[in-house]
Amino acid sequence: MKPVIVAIDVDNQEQLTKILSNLGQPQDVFIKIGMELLYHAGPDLVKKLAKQGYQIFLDLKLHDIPNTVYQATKQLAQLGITYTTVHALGGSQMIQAAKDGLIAGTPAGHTVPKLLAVTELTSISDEVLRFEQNCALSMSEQVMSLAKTAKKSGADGVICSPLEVKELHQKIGDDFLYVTPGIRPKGSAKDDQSRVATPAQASEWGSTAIVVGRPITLATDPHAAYEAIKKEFN
Ligand SMILES: O=c1ccn([C@@H]2O[C@H](COP(=O)(O)O)[C@@H](O)[C@H]2O)c(=O)[nH]1
Repeated sequence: MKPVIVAIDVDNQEQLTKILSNLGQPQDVFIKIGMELLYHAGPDLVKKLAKQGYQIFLDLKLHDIPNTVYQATKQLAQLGITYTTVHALGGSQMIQAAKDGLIAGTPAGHTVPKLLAVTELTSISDEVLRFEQNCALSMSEQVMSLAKTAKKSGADGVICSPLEVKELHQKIGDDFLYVTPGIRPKGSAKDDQSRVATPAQASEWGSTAIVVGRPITLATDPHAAYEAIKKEFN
């Protein structure tokens, strides 16, 4: 079963508990914790959820000088997480430092968390890429370029839109993780996302895992929404 990673973008324990109660047994559930919840509750909550059996994608999108990122990922590696993120725009040395920090910080006998490099955020449109980031490449060229840098620098995969995954598989290979947010079931609101696709499209184009937040957490029936998205993706 390919993972549907649920983004728990909340800032309090009560909402967290309520969402988790809709998802199932911890061992069967993959959640994404981002800045909002981490800054509210701290790393002990991450450790606690990992101990309960949840697989955790800790999405902090680090982007700093290599030494700072190394020291940060060395700490993150001690939390029992499965995935974490850096921005690929931080460059090859920073990505390599992030990976080294994860390896150095992982306690003996434990699995090193996988490092995912964010290419272009799924909220970024072609227009923003061209006129605000002043990038001369098309979106697909820019994502490809960042993914190549990520792979050669030791990342285990990338974060991108499902729209880019098919070409990435062809040119970067199948031995790399393609984790895709920007998922919107047919008929649901785009919110602040730009490069979106349905769970079925993400599956068809080869996403390794999808990340889904509001279409599940804000649904009238979050359990039914989660089950429907799992079914559509698998
Ligand atoms: O490019 C990116 C990188 C990360 N995200 C994160 O995924 C979820 C998506 O939430 P939705 O409510 O399904 O839009 C969110 O936590 C983002 O921080 C992303 O959307 N795009």
